Amino acid sequence: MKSITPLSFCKISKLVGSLLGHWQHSCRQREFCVHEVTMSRPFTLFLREYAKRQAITILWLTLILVTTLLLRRLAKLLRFWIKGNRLPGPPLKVPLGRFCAISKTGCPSDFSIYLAALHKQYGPIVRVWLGPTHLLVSVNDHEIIKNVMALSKDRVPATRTALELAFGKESIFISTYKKARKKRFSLHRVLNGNIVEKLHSISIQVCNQVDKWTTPGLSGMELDAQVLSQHMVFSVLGAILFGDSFLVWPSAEEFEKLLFMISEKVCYWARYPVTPFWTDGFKQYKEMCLRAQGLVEEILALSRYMKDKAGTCVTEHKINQYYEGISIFSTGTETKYAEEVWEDTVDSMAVGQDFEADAQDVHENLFGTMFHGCRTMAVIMGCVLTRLAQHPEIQDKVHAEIDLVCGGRSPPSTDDIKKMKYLVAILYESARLLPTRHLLQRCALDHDLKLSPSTIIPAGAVIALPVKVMNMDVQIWGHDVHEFNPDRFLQSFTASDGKPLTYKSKNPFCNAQSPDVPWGVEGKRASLDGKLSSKSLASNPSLLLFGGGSRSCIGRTFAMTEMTSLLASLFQRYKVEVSLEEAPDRCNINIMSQLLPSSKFTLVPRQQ
Ligand code: HEM
Repeated sequence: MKSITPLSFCKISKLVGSLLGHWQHSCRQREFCVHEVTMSRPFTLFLREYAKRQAITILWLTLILVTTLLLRRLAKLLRFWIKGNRLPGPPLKVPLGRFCAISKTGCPSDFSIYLAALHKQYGPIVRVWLGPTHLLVSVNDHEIIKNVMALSKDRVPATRTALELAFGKESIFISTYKKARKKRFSLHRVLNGNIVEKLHSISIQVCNQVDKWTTPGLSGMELDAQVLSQHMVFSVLGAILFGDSFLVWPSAEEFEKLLFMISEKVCYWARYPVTPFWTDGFKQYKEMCLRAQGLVEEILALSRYMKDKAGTCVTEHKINQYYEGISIFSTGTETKYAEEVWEDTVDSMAVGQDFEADAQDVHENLFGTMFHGCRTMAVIMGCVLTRLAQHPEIQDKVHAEIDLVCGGRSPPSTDDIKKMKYLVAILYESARLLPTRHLLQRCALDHDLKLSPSTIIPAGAVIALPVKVMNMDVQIWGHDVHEFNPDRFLQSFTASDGKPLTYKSKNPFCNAQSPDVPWGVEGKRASLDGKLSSKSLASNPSLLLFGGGSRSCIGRTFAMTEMTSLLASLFQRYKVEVSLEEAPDRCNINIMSQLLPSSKFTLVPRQQ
């Protein structure tokens, strides 16, 4: 057996010592861990408890917030109901059923008839509940209407996809006043700027095109009043907004077709509370809108090119060169062109530094303006042509006025146009009988409308101004309200021997100070005085043709000048005659909607 040497003893004791040290260290470590575990459990529990309480607090706060909001909304709704119910009108359930029936027919004149009946029963202000949160207030007193137009600037913003597709989200026509204000101002400057001469010359240019239909062989050809007027107003408005190249633009025909097709469809699709994206009809409508926007870009690009490369004279040859030589439409640069054209075309629309519009906005607003302007003017012009074909005696007066004013000058000058009051009266009378809008809409979104201490229209209620009802009011227009009588817009006068003519107002709303008529009693002609103006015609508060107040039509002067110029140039050369095959039965005219039985007529050159 080996003896333990002092050296090995030393080694063993070192080893034992290190083992002991190691054991002690691991024990200390374990002790520490145990200690840590016993310390962290309440902390985690505390954290968990804390998070739970926080979540509950947040939930409570959310609940309180939502309840407060709901209560506030409910209180607002209650106030809305209380204020709404203070206004006279039928109880809630009756109009609801009635409205559903009306919206099914989709006919605005039905609703006008309904409102007219309510006004008879309840007076000049009537409220109709269209739903628990939808209140419509109709007003048919012209003094109150003036007040409403002055006080309420908004329209209920349209959120329907069908409208947005056609006009864009920010269109001037469907926005609140805050959004529309700057655009109104800019468009007003463009339309009422120095364009009267241009407008007049383009109108004459367009009227010359009608000659194509009256060349020998085609003379006496049956035309459609609506189609002819539509084409004329489309060409003039297009040339004003997009420049001369519009008149020779190869895609103009397609654009015209699309514009009027969209105008027929837009109301139909906007009636759906939930847009039926899945239907083929809606898909087609969407494609039409997109194509129309594409065409707006195309014409803007073309005008830009013509302005830069071809100077001011636009010829078909140059247009062809443009389409053949520069395929900008396939290179995707059209947007750039369009944006530049926007700057040029609508530069003057920019109000100071704060008006910034992107290309999309411009396209949509140009399309909206074309849409609204063409539709309204085409309807009125079409009616004038049809009515004059039906009333040859009135047409004779028009011819006489044109001959008298123009004195053989051909075509009529801009000064001549300003003197044609009888023609203007015809335009107003046609629009009175068949207004372009049956109802005007107003709304005060953020404040109640206090019309008198006892009459308060709550904020958010839709205020309807029933144009059709006003236009057919016997109290305002007399017992011949259903007759086509342009003289009602003019004042009759009698001349006593050698003395100046004295004027009598036929219409209680006409301003007796500014008569301006070439026709006297017994058809005697009065001398035409250049100082006289048509203000009395246009300022008749009962005729809501162009609306009024801060949302009135910006194109009023433009439209009247364009329509008078076109009609004067046309009637200087032609007579319109009722198409023999479809002679309209005058008794058949629908009393309320005044739908004309036939719009077919023939153009016969006048012998001068
Ligand atoms: C005979 C032709 C026209 C008629 C009967 C007509 C009628 C109207 C009516 C009733 C309104 C609504 C007014 C209101 O709510 O108080 C309106 C608005 C408007 N019109 Fe015309 N209009 C005609 C032509 C034009 C033309 C040619 C243009 C432009 C080129 C035009 C531009 C506008 C604009 C921009 C608005 C919207 C104003 C806004 O909402 O603030 N109108 N028009």
